[in-house]
Amino acid sequence: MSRLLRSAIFSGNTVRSTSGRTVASLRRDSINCGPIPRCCRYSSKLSPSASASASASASASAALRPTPSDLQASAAYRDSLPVCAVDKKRVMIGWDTRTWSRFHHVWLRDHCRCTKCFHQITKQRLVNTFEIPADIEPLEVAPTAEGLSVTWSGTQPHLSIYPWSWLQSNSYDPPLEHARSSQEKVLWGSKIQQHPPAVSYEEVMNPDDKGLHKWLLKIDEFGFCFVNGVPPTPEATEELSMRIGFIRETQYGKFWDFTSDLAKGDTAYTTLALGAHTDNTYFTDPCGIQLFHLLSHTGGTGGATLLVDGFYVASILRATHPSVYSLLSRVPVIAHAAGEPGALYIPSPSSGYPVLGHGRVTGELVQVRWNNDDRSVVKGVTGDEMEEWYNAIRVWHKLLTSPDSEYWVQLSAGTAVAVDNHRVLHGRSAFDGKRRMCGAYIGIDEYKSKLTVLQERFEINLPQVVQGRSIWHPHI
Ligand SMILES: C[N+](C)(C)CCCC[C@H](N)C(=O)O
Ligand SMILES: O=C(O)CCC(=O)C(=O)O
Repeated sequence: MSRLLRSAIFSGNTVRSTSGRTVASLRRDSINCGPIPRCCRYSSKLSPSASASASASASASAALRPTPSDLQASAAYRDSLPVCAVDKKRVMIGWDTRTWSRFHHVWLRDHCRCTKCFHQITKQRLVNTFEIPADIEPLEVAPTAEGLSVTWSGTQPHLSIYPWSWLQSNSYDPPLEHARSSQEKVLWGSKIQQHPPAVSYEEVMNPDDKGLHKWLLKIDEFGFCFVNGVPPTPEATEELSMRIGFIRETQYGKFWDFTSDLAKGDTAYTTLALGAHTDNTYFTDPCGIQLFHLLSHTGGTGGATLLVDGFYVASILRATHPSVYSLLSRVPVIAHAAGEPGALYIPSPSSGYPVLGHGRVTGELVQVRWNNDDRSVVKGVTGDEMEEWYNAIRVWHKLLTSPDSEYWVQLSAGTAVAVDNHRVLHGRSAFDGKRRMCGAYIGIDEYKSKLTVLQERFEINLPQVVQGRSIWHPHI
């Protein structure tokens, strides 16, 4: 009968306690088992594949379920810690009877964050990855209140301790849903006009950064957020923009203050209507945030602002036209900015990027790139696919321009809007008269970095903080 082990050496089909006593012989796929007490409040829901293997090992291990006296006897149970088992290549951690993670010894050694292996201030690796033996094995593995304790062999035994929450959020075999899943996104259509996200200029500018945190969380959640009570000046708007991060300078300048005078070679500097688009499709790295503040509009009408949630429209496209969704996720589109004599931008690689961009690991939609005016010659499509591609962008355009998707709002001096240019498309209606708009681009990395730092400050509480940052921050 197996026992819950504080630590065990798993060799072949035998599980031995660290004192070498054989405590059980198991089939490989039924490593240890039994009702493992939860060691902390984890939301360790398995990915589908992992839960399949977990249910296989759970049913196989049902026969090995320890008796209540075994449980009482187990130190792990008393300390309500995960249980661990070890084989020649990996450490297995049992979070509960259905949830196990497996970490390779070489991976664990490479991720030691003691003062010798990891620079506590710069958060950079010091251990020489390439001097770690490929067949490295631990001398001992033990669950402790602090985390998984591993003693490595070597001229000097080396002790590494890995916090349980860090191991859970970095579990790769299987990937576990992060203990702290990222904020849910709220997808919206035209009805957002009933209650659009907004914060006040005063709270955003407060040096305690709580208002800034609130603003960026709303942008992360909705893809845009208004700021009310902004002094109607370019100076105040520039200062507001820089609360997010340094301004991204482009061929249009740094902070822009523009009107319909073709001062720059782009239709934004005309009175023409602009259909729903994302900016910078001609850049390899389109800006993350675009901030707009209408300073004045005199002697004319029109110039209303259009916002469309690209993630919302993509979700409808995926449900109603899956083959179109797939085509727009696969076919690269080239774009250019060629209106300024001293500049001609196309992305790198020059084949461009698909309209719908997805995360390489999660496969989730992470970026919409669409500007039909800036689109260059269609090249990434075969002759057989060309008609299908035009049909695809017609379907996409129809959904983008549907009354259900479009949120029209007339901006006015005093109200700025920050837009996530990787998710929300913007545009405007044609206008006449004198219209003055100002704003700025902020890079996606600067925006995400600021949000991460604010979440680090206001939302998470991690161990071993050195100079304001935990060496176990989930992003490093
Ligand atoms: C924002 N500002 C007025 C400076 C320039 C606008 C450039 C718009 C360009 N067609 C694009 O889609 O990126
Ligand atoms: O003038 C406007 O309201 C928006 C212009 C625009 O779409 C842009 O600058 O990207």
